Amino acid sequence: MNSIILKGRAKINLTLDVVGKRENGYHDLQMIMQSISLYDTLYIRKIKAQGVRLSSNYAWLPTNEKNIAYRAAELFFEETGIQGGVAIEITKRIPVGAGLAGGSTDAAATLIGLNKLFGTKLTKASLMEIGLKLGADVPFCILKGTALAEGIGEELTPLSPMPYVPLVIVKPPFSVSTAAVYKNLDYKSLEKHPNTPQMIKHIENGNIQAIANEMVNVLETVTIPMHPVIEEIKAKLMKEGALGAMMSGSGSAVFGIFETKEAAVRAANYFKMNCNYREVYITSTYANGLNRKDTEEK
Ligand SMILES: C[C@@](CO)(OP(=O)(O)O)[C@H](O)COP(=O)(O)OP(=O)(O)OC[C@H]1O[C@@H](n2ccc(N)nc2=O)[C@H](O)[C@@H]1O
Ligand SMILES: Nc1ncnc2c1ncn2[C@@H]1O[C@H](COP(=O)(O)OP(=O)(O)O)[C@@H](O)[C@H]1O
Repeated sequence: MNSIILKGRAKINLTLDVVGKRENGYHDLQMIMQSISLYDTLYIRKIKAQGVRLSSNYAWLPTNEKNIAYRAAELFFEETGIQGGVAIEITKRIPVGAGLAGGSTDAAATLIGLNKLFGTKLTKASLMEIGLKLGADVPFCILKGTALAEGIGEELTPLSPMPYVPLVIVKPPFSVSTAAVYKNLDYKSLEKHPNTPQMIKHIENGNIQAIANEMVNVLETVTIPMHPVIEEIKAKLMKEGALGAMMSGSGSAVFGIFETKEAAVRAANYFKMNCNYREVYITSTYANGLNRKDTEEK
């Protein structure tokens, strides 16, 4: 095998709670993560030269070690002792700095892809362990599906799949730095926390309206005062028929859960035509391993 094409799926957080802070500044979390159908494509091929070459459809995206997929490939070679070379072409569709794990999922796809390309047969668990060295969200992006994430985001418990729901994602024209949001969070003063066990029950029961009602993300208390337009987008999504709307991760993207694809399309059109937002996506939840394959080997 000389090349491979992979899909790196984005994620949303159905709940996000901060329950502690560690000495190294990282926060202890309890959150429910959900893969969505929106994806970046990675085309990875072996090259004769040693090392990593990276390119993407966004001219401004770093192509050196500042790109997390580049670092993932370097780390793979380091961990396996393989002296190889690869070219990675990323077609980005996931908005950047949006709280949708766009970078983390590219890193996850790179590790999965190189494991296949070089026949290293690392288990999913070992790939997730390597992934954690790159970022707290990377292990989930390797696992995919619906999961409870604890620790700093790496202690994952798979949950029963969230039912299929259409989603509309609106990303306002600015990005948010995850590090800055956590830095400005005083988790001890949080007044409202999600009820995570209750959310798990709603997911098990497949009750979409109950899931929508139960969504809470404590990072909104930091990001929304910085960018009040996020609250406006949430309100507009609800007015346009969403069953529930919330900011994903540390922001800036907001997602709305809809009952039907038609309702999602109507709401997305409203945002595109009346609000002048250019980054509006119609997508859906993604259940891991069900009928769809995220890799194509050549
Ligand atoms: C908020 C979340 C929710 O899913 O997602 P995003 O908004 O990034 O998508 C995650 O916790 C983000 O995960 P990820 O983006 O992989 O984080 P990392 O690169 O490891 O860390 C970025 C910065 O966030 C802070 N950080 C991250 C994770 C964590 N549990 N506590 C933290 O305090 C640290 O200051 C770190 O320097
Ligand atoms: N492959 C990549 N895709 C997207 N962003 C990347 C990538 N590699 C590095 N970055 C950098 O990571 C930052 C935010 O990444 P992203 O993962 O999109 O945000 P979030 O963690 O909010 O989902 C940006 O500053 C971007 O330049």
